[in-house]
Amino acid sequence: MSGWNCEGVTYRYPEADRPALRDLSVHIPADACTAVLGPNGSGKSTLLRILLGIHRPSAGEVTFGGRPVAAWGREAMAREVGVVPQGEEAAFPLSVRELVAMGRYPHLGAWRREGDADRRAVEEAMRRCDVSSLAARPVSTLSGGERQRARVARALAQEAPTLALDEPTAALDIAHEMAIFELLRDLGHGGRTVLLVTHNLNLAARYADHLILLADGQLAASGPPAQVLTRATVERVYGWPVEIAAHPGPGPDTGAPQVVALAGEQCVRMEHGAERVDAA
Ligand SMILES: Nc1ncnc2c1ncn2[C@@H]1O[C@H](COP(=O)(O)OP(=O)(O)OP(=O)(O)O)[C@@H](O)[C@H]1O
Repeated sequence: MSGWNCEGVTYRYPEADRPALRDLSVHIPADACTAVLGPNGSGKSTLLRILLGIHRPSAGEVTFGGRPVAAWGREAMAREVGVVPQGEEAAFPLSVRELVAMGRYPHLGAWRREGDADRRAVEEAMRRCDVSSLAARPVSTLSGGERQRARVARALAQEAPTLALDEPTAALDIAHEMAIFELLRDLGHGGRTVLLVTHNLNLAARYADHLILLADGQLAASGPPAQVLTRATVERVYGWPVEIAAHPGPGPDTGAPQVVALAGEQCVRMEHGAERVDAA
């Protein structure tokens, strides 16, 4: 499996007057954890949908595992990639266990009933996302963060070789957010391909092997965290003054770049991002 490859991809939503992605070329390596970063509206979710074949680019090529994404059937793609979309409402009432068990559908087909392997995968996914104690609760009664953990558990229960997650930790407290990032890193290092969209620059820098930073539908930078999260690049893309510190450790991520946002008065807004005004 060779991950995803995008060459010169442009995509415009039918109702939009400008493209959401413009001439974008990126590689998402297999067997690693990749985080897609960028300001609101920069095209992160659109990129995810292009990679999953939900949207077809108006120009450019997208391959997954060496084959054009358009050539993957819906079912084959669903078996290969566990997906956590950004926010979704359940169409009908489900318990947490039923929601997580939906991750097994690509294995069950139309007629096969849940077996021991399915039950084990569901229990293990619920345990790793800390929702076992919520198993019998209707999903509609969960808090935002609990629901988010149940959705990640559903993707995990699928045991797909690839995971694609759109802001999987957006509503999570610090402990659950750390646990999900550690889990995603371990899955990447354990031979899965993990792709996530996130606004958490600092956890992405610590736990992802590879970053893709988008700005206005184009690639601003990609590569290992220390190459992407430089002060000049972050200030240009986000239009806000920052310092870059090194994570103090201990742990394997000691030294990872950590973005510290400074006070806004140090930022003079310019047409193309921000310019720093340091105190004399
Ligand atoms: N269905 C749609 N129709 C028209 N324009 C859209 C549609 N969905 C997204 N867009 C536009 O495409 C651009 C990229 O949106 P996208 O959702 O990919 O951004 P994002 O980086 O994921 O943003 P966020 O961080 O806010 O979730 C934005 O300008 C957005 O307004």
